[in-house]
Amino acid sequence: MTQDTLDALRHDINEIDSELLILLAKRRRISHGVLEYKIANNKPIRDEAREQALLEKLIRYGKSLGLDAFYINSVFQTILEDSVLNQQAMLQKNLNPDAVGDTHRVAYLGGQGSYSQLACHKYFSRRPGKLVEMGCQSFDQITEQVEKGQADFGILPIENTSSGSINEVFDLLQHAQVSIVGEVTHTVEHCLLALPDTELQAIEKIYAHPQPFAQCSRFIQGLGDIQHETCDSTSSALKHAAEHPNSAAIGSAQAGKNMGLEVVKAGLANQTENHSRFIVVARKALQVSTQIPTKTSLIMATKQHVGSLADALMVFKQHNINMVKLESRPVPGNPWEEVFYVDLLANIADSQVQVALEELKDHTQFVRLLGCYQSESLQAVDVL
Ligand SMILES: O=C(O)C(=O)C[C@]1(C(=O)O)C=C[C@@H](O)C=C1
Repeated sequence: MTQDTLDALRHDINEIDSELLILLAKRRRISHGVLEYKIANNKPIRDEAREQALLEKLIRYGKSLGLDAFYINSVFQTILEDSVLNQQAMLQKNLNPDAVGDTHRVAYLGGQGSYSQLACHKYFSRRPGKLVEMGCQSFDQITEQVEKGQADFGILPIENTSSGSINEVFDLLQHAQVSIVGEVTHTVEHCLLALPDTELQAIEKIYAHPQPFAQCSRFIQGLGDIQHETCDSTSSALKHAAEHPNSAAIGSAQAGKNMGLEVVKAGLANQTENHSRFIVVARKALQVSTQIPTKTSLIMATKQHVGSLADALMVFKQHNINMVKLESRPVPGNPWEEVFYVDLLANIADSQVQVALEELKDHTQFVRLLGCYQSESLQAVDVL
């Protein structure tokens, strides 16, 4: 095959890809029309039966064209997720016209290339407006910027599928005067990044934020006695690696590229599926439509007697409320006292949930609502 033939084939592929994009944009516009119907008729945004029927039909048709089911499923699950999350974000904007302005000033940890920056881009890509990014040095600084009104939103990592809960953030939420208004999950692909042509054997020191160190602990242990230095953020780790030959940082491949670093080794995380969940905080709580999946997060301190936690949790069961997270943390300054963080699949606009929260007061020393927000952890329909 000649270079000319290759160029012609690539030209054809480019044309098809452009047509696909035009069709995807058209599909999105049409789904906005469906949203108008759902708003007017108070219908839930997600229609899993429709998704199931759609996917089954597409898989049948795709197979007749020689495409395999796995491929069709993965492409259309992505399209459907985008459609649902976009409709939900538009609905939320309609419901809170004053809270979501045209400019979003967002405080997050680190700078260029930090995982928090990637999560910020992902979350706000569905929320049109000018993004003003405010990289911060610490989690405290993020909530402080929001509390003072210098940032409209803050992004905080809360849990990771490899390293678990991020305790520092849970502790911060005990006192910060902010409300959780959203969540976003982001797939984190940790790579070992170093200056071009650095061999793994030549690396003497690794820089990383404590979280990537924890999430890649098995890989790090396997390296023997290489030096480690923890940094405030992934962006500062990348900077160190760029300034010091024979050193490396843990970060995403894209972030490394932006700093002139190359991937020495990819896929470092202990778990192959390494996802982080971030919460989005603001000064004021948002109203959440009852047409979308919603989470409510709260902190509570139970009474100091036998069975008090069980009694408190029974309240959720009795009101048919699904609890999806329970985390205990010590109270700073009060040894052996615990507070519990609870995530519920619930909307506080629902009267049943309000009754449950009132009843909860009988079984607790205090309950503090941290926020009620659109849940972005969508469960894909199962067709394969
Ligand atoms: O058909 C609908 O109800 C839509 O909102 C459109 C659509 C889609 O994009 O195809 C999106 C969300 C629903 O869960 C199902 C399908």
